[in-house]
Amino acid sequence: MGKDRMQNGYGSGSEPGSPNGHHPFREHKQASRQSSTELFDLASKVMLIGDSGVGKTCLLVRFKDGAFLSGSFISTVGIDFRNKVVDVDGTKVKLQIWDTAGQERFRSVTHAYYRDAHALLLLYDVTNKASFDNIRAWLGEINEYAQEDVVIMLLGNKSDSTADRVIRTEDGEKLAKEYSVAFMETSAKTGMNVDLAFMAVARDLKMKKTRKPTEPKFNVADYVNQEKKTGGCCS
Ligand SMILES: Nc1nc2c(ncn2[C@@H]2O[C@H](COP(=O)(O)OP(=O)(O)OP(=O)(O)O)[C@@H](O)[C@H]2O)c(=O)[nH]1
Repeated sequence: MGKDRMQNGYGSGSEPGSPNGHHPFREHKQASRQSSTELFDLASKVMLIGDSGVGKTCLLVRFKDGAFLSGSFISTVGIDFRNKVVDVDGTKVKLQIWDTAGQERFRSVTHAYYRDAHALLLLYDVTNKASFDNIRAWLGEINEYAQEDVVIMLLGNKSDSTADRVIRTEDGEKLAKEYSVAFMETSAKTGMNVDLAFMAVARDLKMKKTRKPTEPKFNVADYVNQEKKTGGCCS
């Protein structure tokens, strides 16, 4: 991961997707078929964004490896990515997940990657009010740098930390409603709703690519509302 890496983050994956204006999915798909044994039908670029320390790397590690990085916190340097292929009703969707540094000094590096993202997982920490207050600024950056139809999911992470919580679930719900984005609380520690966040993105891509004109549109916010778990327990 880019916790101690240089800012291009190319150390951990086999196919660095650069923000170069080329069609990202096609490039990555071909690269993957050459360099990996895991085949896929569709590919989606997902970015994890939010203040430093909200748990972006931990969320990715939980999803990718099923583990929790506890102990001393090492900030991500620049940007890095990991791939995971998931199955959505028989369709293999490759998620290329970019973990960005939350620290202000890396913003100009990460902005360049927003443009070809299919989905953005925007995290705050339910025990950190500043990280929640900064969500409006993050949404402003998304508005400026991402595609108009990007899927945005607001995630209130560290929901297991009940004693330290300062942001209520209702506050997150209200903000998400105001900006018409999907919302749920997650815990990289227990795993609560972590798979769901990524699977909802994969499902959204599949529906966009395969939905017939006569079928209703897939609404990612409605989907997570139906599927999400609430409270402090497990995934
Ligand atoms: N209790 C609890 N702690 C968490 C959770 N997720 C992350 N943490 C802790 O929060 C700290 C920061 O986590 P990171 O994943 O490194 O945060 P980040 O958002 O990647 O930070 P930057 O790389 O600086 O942007 C670490 O000490 C983690 O152990 C969670 O769900 N619950």
